[in-house]
Amino acid sequence: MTIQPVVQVTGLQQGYGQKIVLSDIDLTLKRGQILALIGPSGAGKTTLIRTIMGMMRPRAGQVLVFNQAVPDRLLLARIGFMAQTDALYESLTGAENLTFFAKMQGVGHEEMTKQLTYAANVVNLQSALDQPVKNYSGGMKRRLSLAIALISKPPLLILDEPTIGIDPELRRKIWEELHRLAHDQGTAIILTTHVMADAEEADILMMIRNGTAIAQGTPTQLKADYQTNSIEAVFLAAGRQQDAH
Ligand SMILES: Nc1ncnc2c1ncn2[C@@H]1O[C@H](COP(=O)(O)OP(=O)(O)OP(=O)(O)O)[C@@H](O)[C@H]1O
Repeated sequence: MTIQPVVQVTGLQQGYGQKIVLSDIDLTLKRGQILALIGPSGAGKTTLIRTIMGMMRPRAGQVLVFNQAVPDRLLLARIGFMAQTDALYESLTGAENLTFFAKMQGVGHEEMTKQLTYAANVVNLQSALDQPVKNYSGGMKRRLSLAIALISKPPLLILDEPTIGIDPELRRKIWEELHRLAHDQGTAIILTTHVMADAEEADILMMIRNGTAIAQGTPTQLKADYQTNSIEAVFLAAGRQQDAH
């Protein structure tokens, strides 16, 4: 029996109005893998994530999530999503926000306390859960958004810049949890980042520049292919190759 990939993108082209933002994107994400999309601001990372979520219909090509073509509303229950801009209820407390989104994602009454404690603990927000979100700092709001994405333990996590505004110690703890989810529970994870250190943590990297994938592979493989010992150097070399074409 062949195991279907969690996400399969083939020949994707995407854009806004007349503007083409992504071309010829192919990617396969399997159960238990962490994929980092890295690239400069405006490269098209969020657009790719939005397309995989089914928020934008592919202009050309195909996007399958759990073997279903997107958009498919039923898929949303299986995806934990952290958007780049926090969509939180400011007048509700952190705990109330978590409970609301957990219910929407089908977390049952009996699991609620356990899941809420788990998600708040991953992002160190336990002591702030009773405060209204309007009193939270920007970093606390990002952390709450990440906790919301994690709360139902979905089989696919899609995280848009999850480590922005997060201090190094907490960043380490979040990465440990993402590795545990992927490697112990088989969660498939896609995240975007500008930070090369985050890229090193992923199993697979897709470097996006000017809307195309300029390099793709495991961090070790990419460093070997470009004969360098840093992901940043791979990115710069792949960018130069793109400019030369
Ligand atoms: N709603 C929109 N309408 C028109 N153009 C858009 C829209 N959203 C994004 N774009 C354009 O699409 C391109 C890719 O944007 P996108 O947000 O996907 O980049 P990104 O790699 O996620 O950037 P960042 O790292 O800054 O979040 C940019 O040129 C951007 O201006």
